[in-house]
Amino acid sequence: MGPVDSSRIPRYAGPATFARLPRLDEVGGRTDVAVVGVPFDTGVSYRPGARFGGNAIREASRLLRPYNPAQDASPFALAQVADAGDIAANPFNINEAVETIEAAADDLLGSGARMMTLGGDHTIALPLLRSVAKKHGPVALLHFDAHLDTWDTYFGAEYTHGTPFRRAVEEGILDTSALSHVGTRGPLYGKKDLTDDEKMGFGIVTSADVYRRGADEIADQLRQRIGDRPLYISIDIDCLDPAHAPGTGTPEAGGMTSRELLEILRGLASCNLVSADVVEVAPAYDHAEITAVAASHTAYELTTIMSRQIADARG
Ligand SMILES: N=C(N)NCCCC(=O)O
Ligand SMILES: [Zn+2]
Ligand SMILES: [Zn+2]
Repeated sequence: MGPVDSSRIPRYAGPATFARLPRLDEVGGRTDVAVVGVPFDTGVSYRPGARFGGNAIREASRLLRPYNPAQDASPFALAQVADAGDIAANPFNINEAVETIEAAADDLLGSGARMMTLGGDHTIALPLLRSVAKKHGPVALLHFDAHLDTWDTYFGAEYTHGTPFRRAVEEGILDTSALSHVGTRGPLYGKKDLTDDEKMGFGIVTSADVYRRGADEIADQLRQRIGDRPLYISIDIDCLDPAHAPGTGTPEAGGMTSRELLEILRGLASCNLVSADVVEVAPAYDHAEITAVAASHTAYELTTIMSRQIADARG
């Protein structure tokens, strides 16, 4: 079952699901790719508001069309893609929220679906990775972000949007031979942030590297590092320059363009993408849906990669 036909029903009509796709209950409760929202932002260190990100992305995704020329694929015809609604994470208790997200992800992945998660702040990547690792073992991670998100604690708190990937390395749920940050930039607390990060196994492609070397060369390098390992892609929308994504909680100047991000993703189409997230969209700081549109197209490329692989595996 595919999306609503926008040549017959105006695309601005009716409640928003991602890309006007059916809800999970409308496809009998099973899907190949589940688009799921996680309206949670209790882990942020600066501007709040990413709890509204998932629905902003859904609204902006009304304009997506069914054929993706950049990947020569119709993602919603190749596989069932459905909107699985939101995970009801407790906004007053981060530990409980992390448990709830992990349990909901266990259910979706257990049903055979891959997840395309719409955040929420970056805290949510930890329970999602835990669940993915239960199914696939330690996964390769491609992390697009201005920030490292491998810091240790804030105010003594372990689960925050600046710390998910340090926790994930500590828990042994990442394949430390294939970890990369892309789009990194901006001031740090000290040089130790970088040496700690390197010890955890991460390689860094800065936003300046992307600008200097170009999207194709970067995608080639990343593809070689990832190989055929199960891959999780986590995209903090603040990997983009604030000109391309003003609607986010911790913006940093000098970021990638949305074109660069989309082109790098297209260059990874042959990777074994098991699940992905797009996080940190905070619509209160957005203008004309600039950020939400970029995020919706990002999720569309990721969904296309997953759908193509599902169709290829079926033969
Ligand atoms: N994950 C995001 N977006 N930001 C982390 C920033 C952590 C800090 O305030 O230093
Ligand atoms: Zn960030
Ligand atoms: Zn982040």
